[in-house]
Amino acid sequence: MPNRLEITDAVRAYGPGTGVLGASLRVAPGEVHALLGLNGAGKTTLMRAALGMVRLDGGGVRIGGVPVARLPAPNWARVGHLIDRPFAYADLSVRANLRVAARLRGLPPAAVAARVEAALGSWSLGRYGPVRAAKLSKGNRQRLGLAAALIAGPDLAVLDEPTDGLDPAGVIALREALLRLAAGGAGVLVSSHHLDEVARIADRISVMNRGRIVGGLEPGGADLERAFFALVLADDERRGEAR
Ligand SMILES: Nc1ncnc2c1ncn2[C@@H]1O[C@H](COP(=O)(O)OP(=O)(O)OP(=O)(O)O)[C@@H](O)[C@H]1O
Repeated sequence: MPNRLEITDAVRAYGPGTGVLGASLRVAPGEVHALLGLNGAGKTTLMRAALGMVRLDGGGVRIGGVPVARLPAPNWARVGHLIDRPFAYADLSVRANLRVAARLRGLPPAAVAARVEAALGSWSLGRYGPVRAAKLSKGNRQRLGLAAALIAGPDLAVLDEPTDGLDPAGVIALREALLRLAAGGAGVLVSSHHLDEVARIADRISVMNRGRIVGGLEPGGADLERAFFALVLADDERRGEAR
């Protein structure tokens, strides 16, 4: 089976030392791959590139083996993503937003109601079902965005800082959702600027610094923080010397 996502030598430069400057990574079926980096490392730009949202200056992206520029619509329906702010129709209720998300992702009409109720349950949004999205707290908006992105059980999920704004219960709901997805064969790429819960459940952790993947961390390894900063610092020193 092809990789769920394959990024090869991606370049999207926004200036000297800024943007994505040659990054490669793969997400295999059944794998949770965490992308860690400090603010400005290039994680969001790389994830946008993975989703065809920014044009690359060099390199390429394949989703399920197909170049992203040629990915047909039904394959896009099998990709769930949350980049930047969670998307929701402000004037629709939480339940209606989830219905729309399910239909947009190609779920058959007969399956929608049950899937929406299941999502409301797993993200503890049941009591907010009739509430307009505009009225939600930041954390619940994030839950809604995640529930919508993942409602159809995508083959590939690309989530940028998904723990942002989540309380501990939300983080646990996210962990369960990601593990469930991966257990079903999906690939998950998830970014974070700190070593949160998501990095701890990852099968693979890549560290990004100043536009490049500079190494990996042992998932579940002791003292991830120390190992992370050691990689970043070593890269900074190497590049400092190269200047
Ligand atoms: N459209 C753009 N135009 C110019 N510069 C940009 C643009 N998008 C991103 N950048 C710059 O590229 C660098 C990488 O940004 P990016 O958002 O990809 O990093 P990040 O690792 O996601 O950081 P954060 O954790 O802060 O979101 C930053 O210096 C940012 O200012």
